[in-house]
Amino acid sequence: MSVQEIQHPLIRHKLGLMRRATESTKNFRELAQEIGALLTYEATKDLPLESYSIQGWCGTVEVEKIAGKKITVVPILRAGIGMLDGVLSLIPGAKVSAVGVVRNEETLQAQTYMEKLAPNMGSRLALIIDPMLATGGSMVATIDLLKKAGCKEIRAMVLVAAPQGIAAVEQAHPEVKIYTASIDQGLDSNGYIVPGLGDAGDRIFGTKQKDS
Ligand SMILES: O=P(O)(O)OC[C@H]1O[C@H](OP(=O)(O)OP(=O)(O)O)[C@H](O)[C@@H]1O
Ligand SMILES: O=c1cc[nH]c(=O)[nH]1
Ligand SMILES: [Mg+2]
Repeated sequence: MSVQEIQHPLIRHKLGLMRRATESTKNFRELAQEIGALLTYEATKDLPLESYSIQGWCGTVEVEKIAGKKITVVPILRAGIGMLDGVLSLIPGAKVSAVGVVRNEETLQAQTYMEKLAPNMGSRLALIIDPMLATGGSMVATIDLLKKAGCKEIRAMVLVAAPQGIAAVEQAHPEVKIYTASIDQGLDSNGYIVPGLGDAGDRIFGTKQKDS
């Protein structure tokens, strides 16, 4: 596996804003989409191209298009939806394969509760999106599910990754490339990434309970 921590100044700046505990839901949401788009730019840098000819304004011109596999974007519900529009702003024609996985906050075990995949998964490059890679349980469960559906090429984009989550993916699925805005220090005793972002789903959807 390879993991790439993207050093682009725009990503570093936007992630810094997201880490502020008082950042509004509106801003947090917008920043997640924006970093989602910037990570997409990096994660698609090596896609193969093929040439073809068109009639331009002054005659025939050779242009290029992305060759090979079609892309399906795979948001891990619910928090992955928070990056989806950003990703689709750069790959507007991509099919979306939604996978519902929730982490049991007591046991930290991932539970899959829904899947609605695009057809012909075996002929697609799957781009998984989720803001948080913590223990890695949710990501590993999603990759397991995609492979069962026939997927052979899988990449993952996460806003923040813990070393434990990276190691878990590497052990279970060593060929999957991970693109992240930050490799953070680790996990706290509740399995939350430190310094992390807190509960990304709650911050994106505005569902954080005031007394928790
Ligand atoms: O690496 P892990 O230890 O599995 O933790 C990471 C997962 O936890 C969060 O989702 P959560 O289960 O809170 O669901 P939500 O998106 O519905 O909030 C996050 O969005 C990841 O999917
Ligand atoms: O830090 C974490 C870990 C799991 N899920 C989150 O939303 N944040
Ligand atoms: Mg959550």
